[in-house]
Amino acid sequence: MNAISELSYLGIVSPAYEEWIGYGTNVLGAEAAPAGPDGATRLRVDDMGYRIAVHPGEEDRLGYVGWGVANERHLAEFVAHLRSHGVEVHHADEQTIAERQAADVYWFADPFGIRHELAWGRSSYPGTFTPGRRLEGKGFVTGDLGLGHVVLIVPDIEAANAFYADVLGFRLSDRIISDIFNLRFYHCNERHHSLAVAHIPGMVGINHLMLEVRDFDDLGHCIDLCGENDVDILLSLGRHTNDLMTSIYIATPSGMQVEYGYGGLRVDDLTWIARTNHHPSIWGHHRSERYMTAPPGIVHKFEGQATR
Ligand SMILES: Cc1ccc(O)c(O)c1CC[C@@H]1C(=O)CC[C@]2(C)C(=O)CC[C@@H]12
Ligand SMILES: [Fe+2]
Repeated sequence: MNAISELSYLGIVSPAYEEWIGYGTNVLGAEAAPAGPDGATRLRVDDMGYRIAVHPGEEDRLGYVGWGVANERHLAEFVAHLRSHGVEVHHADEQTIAERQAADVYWFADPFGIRHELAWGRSSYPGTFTPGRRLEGKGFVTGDLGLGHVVLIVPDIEAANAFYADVLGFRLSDRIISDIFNLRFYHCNERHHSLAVAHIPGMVGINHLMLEVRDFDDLGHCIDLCGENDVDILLSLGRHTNDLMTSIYIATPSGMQVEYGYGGLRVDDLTWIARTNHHPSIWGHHRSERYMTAPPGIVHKFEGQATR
């Protein structure tokens, strides 16, 4: 089945949109791209025109998760597939398509009201990425693996699985289940997960965006730069059980978090078998004092029932 190929971009709305320029360049090592038509801060992490947009707005809000589809034919077939499953898919207007620097964009709301976009043919400028600060490895692991991953907070993980796996076609990588956690991880390419969902009753939103650096030292530099730039490290250096990523979780100017990681696992669909882990990490990822008072991402109360 023609389906989603990558996490292509992420859009949030935040009154702190201007802070993302310094944060994005000095701490993350992203490159500031020219602002969007609404003044949105745009960040590049590779040769794509931009990957992260932070739109001005009154309150922190998850704007949209942008998924990349291989080409126009796959997009048309995938939209038809979604509609045949009763998903209300909308064609984006000209202005939105131009803003996303895409050839074409469709969008729909998931059962919890999160806006997902489907795009093909986004603009790329090979050889132009210039990191905002020293990056030993010259950048991030993207390309065919997409931007990174997002972890969404959902109020009903069964309804989430029914939609993301059975309708959107994400393949289950594995689960993490303990007395306090219930998480599912999904892939759409060789990256271990481009999407994960964490069950938090009555809540919906985004917990983090993961960016993977090419060189381990760039994760080390990020730790140093968090200290120098007063950015809270919410979870200490640690290594995940499932994707074997070594990472830290850091605060952003907008409530959501960034997981800054190195060395994530690649999966091969021909041989991959979904497992259940009972711990999130092999070692580390210890909560800092600030973790306790920090928001669990950009989250809102979810009232009512999932719409599917
Ligand atoms: C467990 C795990 C494996 C790989 C990842 O890339 C990844 O982000 C995670 C999840 C981290 C984190 C956690 O384990 C505790 C519960 C958390 C805070 C959530 O509620 C969402 C993210 C979760
Ligand atoms: Fe993650």
